[in-house]
Order: sequence, then structure tokens, then C-alpha cells
Amino acid sequence: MRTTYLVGNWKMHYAPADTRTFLARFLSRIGTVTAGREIVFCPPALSLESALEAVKSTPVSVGAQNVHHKESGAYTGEISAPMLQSMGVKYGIVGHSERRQYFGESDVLVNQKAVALLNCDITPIICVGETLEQREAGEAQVIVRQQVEAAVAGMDITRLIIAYEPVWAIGTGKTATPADAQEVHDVIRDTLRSLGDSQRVPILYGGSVKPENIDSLMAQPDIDGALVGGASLEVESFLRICQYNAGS
Ligand SMILES: O=C[C@H](O)COP(=O)(O)O
Repeated sequence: MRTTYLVGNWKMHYAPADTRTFLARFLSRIGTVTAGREIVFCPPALSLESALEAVKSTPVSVGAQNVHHKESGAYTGEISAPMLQSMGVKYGIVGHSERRQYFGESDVLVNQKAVALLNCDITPIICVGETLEQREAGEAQVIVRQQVEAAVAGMDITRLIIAYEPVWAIGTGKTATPADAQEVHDVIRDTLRSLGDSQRVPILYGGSVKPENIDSLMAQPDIDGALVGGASLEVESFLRICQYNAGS
């Protein structure tokens, strides 16, 4: 039985004061929904401390959206894994398509960042996913397989979380159908099989996850949670996502 993860990636939204307000409202409403479900917020680096303070003594966790692969040094503007660890951050997103697309991050760098996190006992959430052109060319599965193999090279896969985010579904309102997502999740699990106990690796889906589609996505056997952008910015919608009912 794998843990289920509901991860909110706030991207470049919510400064510390907004973070405190949001989390106070969210936590006052969350009730017992967290049983068996790990809820994680990934705010901008500037708001990590406020988020950590807000979730203290609650079952909710905090993750970073990015990390530098070196431990320290002259890297202006960057934040290292040991710094995140010292704050109490438990998760770190790496390889998000926006980092790959806008900041030129390669598969090799994604692997180095994930290693840096693991060295500090922070769980990497490694993102993979094909573009629209790649999907239309019938290359989705090959691309995702390559990204996974490169990202996890040399690692203990049982310490990782993988997130499948088709680039064409991110922030577009277009969601992969549950069956399409399941098909790629199955490919990811198959790719991991030769590297260790792949049944233990949580594989999340991301890309226009909303209250309206979470139940059908979570009903798929290899979808172990969601990485949520836009819908995690509103208390009500993210609460509903966390309260998903995979049986419906
Ligand atoms: O990290 C989250 C994903 O990029 C999904 O974003 P979205 O839910 O706004 O489509």
C-alpha cells in the first residue's frame, strides 16, 4: 500500500503574509482528511519559513519548489539542500517542466538536484512529462521513459516520488484522461522495475487537476496522488482535492 500525496505547487504566488493567511484558513478546515494522505505545500522560497511555522504540530508538510545541486558556494540567488534541511523542509520538487523550459534544466541537472536533496534526507518529487508535439508524434512514452531513467540514475528509487505532468496539460485546463494518465504511469512503473522495488514508488499526476477530475484520476491503480498548481491556490478547491473519493 503506497502513501497518497496531495501536493500544492504554488509556483510564484503568495508572499509570507498571504501564506500565513491561506494556511490558517486551510488548516482550520482540514479536519481528519489527512488520515493516510500526505498533504504538502510548496510555496516560493521566500515563504517557506512562514509555511513551516504555520504547519508546525499539524500533519501537513512543506516542500521546496527548487534547489541548487551544490551544497554551498558563489551561486547568487540560489538555495542549497542543506539550507532547506536546516529549516525542516521535507520535500523538494525537481525537474518541473517550467524549470526545464524557462531555465534550461537538463536531465543531468535534474538528477544532480535530486541527489543533493537525498543527501539531506529531503524527498525529491521528480517531474517528467512530454510536450504536445512529442505526444502528437507518438513519442510520449519514449520521452517519459528517457526522462525517468536519466533522473533516477544511481539512486535508491524507494526514496523518491515521481510526478507525471504532461506539459500540454499544465495550466491549460486540458487534463489527460484518467486512462491516458494511467497508461503513462504504468510505463513509469515499468521503467523503474529494473531499478528496484517499483511498487513502493508513489507516482503523482499533475496538469489541470481540479475538484471535478480528482476522483476519477485517483481511481486509477497507478495514480498515487496529485501535484496541483492553480487549484492549490484556493482553499476550497484544494480542500476538495485533498478530500477526493477514489471510490466514486
Ligand atoms: O506543479 C504543478 C503543475 O505544473 C500543474 O499546474 P496546474 O495544476 O496549474 O495545471
